[in-house]
Amino acid sequence: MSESQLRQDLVRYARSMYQRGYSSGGAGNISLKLPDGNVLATPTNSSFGDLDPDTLSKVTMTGELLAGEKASKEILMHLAIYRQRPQCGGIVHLHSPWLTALSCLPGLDNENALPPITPYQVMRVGKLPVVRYLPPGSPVIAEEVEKLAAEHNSKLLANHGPIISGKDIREAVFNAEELEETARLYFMLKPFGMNSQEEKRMPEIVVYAVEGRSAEQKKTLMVKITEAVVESFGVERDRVVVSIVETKASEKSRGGVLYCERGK
Ligand SMILES: O=C(O)[C@@H](O)C(=O)COP(=O)(O)O
Repeated sequence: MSESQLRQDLVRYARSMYQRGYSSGGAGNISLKLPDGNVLATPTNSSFGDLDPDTLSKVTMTGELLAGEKASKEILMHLAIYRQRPQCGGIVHLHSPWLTALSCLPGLDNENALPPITPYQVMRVGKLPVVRYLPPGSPVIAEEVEKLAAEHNSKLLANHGPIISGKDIREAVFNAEELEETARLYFMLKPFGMNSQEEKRMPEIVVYAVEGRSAEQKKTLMVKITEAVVESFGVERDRVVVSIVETKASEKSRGGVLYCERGK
C-alpha cells in the first residue's frame, strides 16, 4: 500500500473512532509503520475527529521528525512497541471510557487487568498487563511498555488508558475496539459475577451408558474419573465436570441390534 493510501487510512480510522466516542478532544494517538521503515503518527494535541493526511507526523524509528507537525508526546512509547514487535504495523492508544475507567480501579491484577470473558477477546487481545502510573509522555512509560511489548499485544496504562497493536492499522483498531467492548462487558457483568473462558476450558467428561447401574456405581465412576483428570491434567478437583448420560436399552443399538435384544 502506498504512503498516501496509508495516510488516508489513518485519518479514516481515527475519525471513525472519534465519532463512536473512543476518543474525545485531543486524547489518544495512533501510528502506523510505513513501507520505507519510518513511522506515521498523529501530531501532538490533534483531534481524532479532524486530522489532515498531509500534516501527520512522519518520524524515524529513533523519533527524529522527517515531515509534518510535531509528533504525539507518546511517540517514544509507540517506537518502543515497534522495536519489540517487528510483526506489528499499527498502534492505537486511547482514553476510551470503559478502559480508562478500568485503569483507575483499585486492586487490579497487574498481570492481567481483565479476566478472559469471551473467546474473541482471548484471540485478539490476550492478557492485559498494567503499567504503573507515570505522567503522560514520560520517557519512563516507554521503557516500562517496552519491557512488556515483546510478550503482550495490549497494555493498560494505570489511570490513563490502553495501548494496543496489530499487524496493520486496521487490525490495531479492531483490537482496540474489541478491548474497549470487553471492558464494557466487564463492568456490565461485574455486579452479577461471570463465567470466564478459563472455567470454560476446564475439562468436562461425558459418559454414555445404557440405563441400569445403581446410583452408588455411578457415583463411584464419577469420583474415579474426577481423580484421574485431577492427576493427569493437574487441575483443581472443583473444576472437573463429569456427566453420565443414560439411554434406555431399547433406544441404543450396536451393529444395528438393539441393546435390549442383544444376547437373546
Ligand atoms: O494523556 C495524554 O496526554 C496522551 O497520552 C494523549 O493521549 C494525547 O497526547 P498527544 O498524542 O501528544 O496529543
